[in-house]
Amino acid sequence: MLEISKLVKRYGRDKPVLKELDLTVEGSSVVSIVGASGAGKSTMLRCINRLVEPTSGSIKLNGTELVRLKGRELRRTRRKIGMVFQGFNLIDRLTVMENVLAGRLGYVNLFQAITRRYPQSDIERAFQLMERVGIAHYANKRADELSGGERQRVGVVRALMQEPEILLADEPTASLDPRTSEQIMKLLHSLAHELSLPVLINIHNVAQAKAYTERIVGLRHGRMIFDGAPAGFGKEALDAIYGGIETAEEEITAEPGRSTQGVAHDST
Ligand SMILES: Nc1ncnc2c1ncn2[C@@H]1O[C@H](COP(=O)(O)OP(=O)(O)OP(=O)(O)O)[C@@H](O)[C@H]1O
Repeated sequence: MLEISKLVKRYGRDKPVLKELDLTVEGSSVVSIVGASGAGKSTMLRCINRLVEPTSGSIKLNGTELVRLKGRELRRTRRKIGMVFQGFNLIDRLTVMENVLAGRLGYVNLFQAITRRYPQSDIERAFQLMERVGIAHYANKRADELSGGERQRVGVVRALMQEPEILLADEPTASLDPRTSEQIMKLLHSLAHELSLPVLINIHNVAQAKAYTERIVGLRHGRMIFDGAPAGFGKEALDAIYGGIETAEEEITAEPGRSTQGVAHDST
């Protein structure tokens, strides 16, 4: 279970970007975080895995307070937090298998890491997961020979190799075409349930958030102003989150399977 309470993040002397944010995520639910550019979505995810240092507040993962962890303890806990990135963050010159096994770096010793001698059980798990997401036949291909959707599958498998207790995805579909985006969203949704894993997804596309996640959290200027099921996310929520902010309408409301059809007036 993830329990965020009164989370504040201020960069330098600027105004806080996150203002006493509270969020609890239980079980294997898939939660999308929506909000205009600058609302604080990435900052929130990065506070959870401590890529960004929270200013104050508490973040507990299955009872462990993440905010005060340092050094070795932080490294050990961080491996329980899988992260999927918009730009995939793969090492292009390495093979798919090598990229996937990088997810085990937090578990193997330095010698194993440098010589890339991973335990057989890691290699078996890597194949199982690659098969699950349909990339096992690319195991020996260089990462830069894959399409965007395939590269993101590698990113997902690498994160799962960490045996995470939570998966964070920061705009995982923003670099992909609409159809491939949907496939990745469906995949994240299925994996969450198969592996009993909570998944938090930062996403600009509200229609995809509604279609592929069970709960939507809406941020505006670092405050949560919507938290509920997709069925309750209608025009009112959309206006509250994006009202008065310049955002390309089709970017946030494109329906899955179509590119520009709006759902802004759909209150179901
Ligand atoms: N390292 C940093 N130093 C200073 N300010 C930052 C830093 N990172 C983010 N910010 C600021 O914090 C605010 C929130 O940024 P953040 O990236 O969390 O928003 P976001 O909702 O994820 O936006 P986007 O959808 O564009 O990714 C912005 O005003 C941004 O300029």
